[in-house]
Amino acid sequence: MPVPILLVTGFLGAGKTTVVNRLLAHAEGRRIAAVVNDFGAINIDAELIAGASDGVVSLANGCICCSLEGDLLRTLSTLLRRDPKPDYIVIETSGVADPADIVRNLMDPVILREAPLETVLCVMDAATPPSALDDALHRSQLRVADIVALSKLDLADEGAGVRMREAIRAQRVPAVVVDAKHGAIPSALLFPAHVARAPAPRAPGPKRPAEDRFETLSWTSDRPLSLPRLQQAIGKLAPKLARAKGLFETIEQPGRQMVFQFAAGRATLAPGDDAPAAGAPRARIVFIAELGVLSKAELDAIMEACVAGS
Ligand SMILES: Nc1nc2c(ncn2[C@@H]2O[C@H](COP(=O)(O)OP(=O)(O)OP(=O)(O)O)[C@@H](O)[C@H]2O)c(=O)[nH]1
Repeated sequence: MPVPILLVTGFLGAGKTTVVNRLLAHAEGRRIAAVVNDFGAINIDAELIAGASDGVVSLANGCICCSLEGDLLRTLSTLLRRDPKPDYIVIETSGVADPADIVRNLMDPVILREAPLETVLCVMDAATPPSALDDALHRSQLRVADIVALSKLDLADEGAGVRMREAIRAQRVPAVVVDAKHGAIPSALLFPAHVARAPAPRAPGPKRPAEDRFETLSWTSDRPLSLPRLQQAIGKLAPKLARAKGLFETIEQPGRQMVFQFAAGRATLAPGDDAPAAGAPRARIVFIAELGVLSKAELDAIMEACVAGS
């Protein structure tokens, strides 16, 4: 039996991990393997994904649409040799990935026969300004989608969902558009019951390496962070950031791992489910910015001011 692949795409911070976590939590007995790609050197997403019934494979420090394409195919081959095989494979791309390139790679004859790409899901922040859909990366992520899931409707104003649906239609995207409140999407949409049919032909566009546009900067520390100082630091960095996420302890609550998220200009901090990983630095944060906008020296200077004793 072929193992269908669900490819989850969407811009930086759109809500992909939230969707993947939700569907893993509602696997209803299906054996699901998750492959997670973080653009940065530290794969925060793999730590934020809980409960993949068939394990989480983490691919970090590059993008599976460009520099890690071989790693993706090798990972899929390994998953397909598992006994028992997974029922489904979910691939979460990084937010800078051009899924057209991944779709092209998944057309590898062996992978196509054994693990056909069944569904491409694009997660889209409902509050994204419609004009942003003209951006080449957004367009590419939408164009290959079978389903577009509108996320963060709870944070957007009332008309956002309707506006976004119109903007998607204006891009002539043939996908089904659904609401995904806190990542919830009917699993029947994502995992069709019968997968014997051949996957629909897909037309990937021209190759556009994501790594030409964004860069990722990692910052780690062996000391906990001061929350008020972190707030100041993020205030300074925010105009330059496309995305940031991290795990760290704070001076205010030592021994407790906090999950930091910065997406679409909004920063959040929440207690993590897990204790800090043994041997890991006490603070690990990944920052993503357009190329040349933020230097490592500037980032380090701002972030070092957040740790105790500085
Ligand atoms: N309020 C609200 N927050 C959401 C929703 N979906 C996602 N978020 C939040 O948005 C932030 C980014 O979500 P992620 O799921 O990590 O986004 P992502 O697309 O995986 O991010 P990258 O992989 O870094 O591109 C997190 O703080 C989530 O908790 C939603 O429907 N409502």
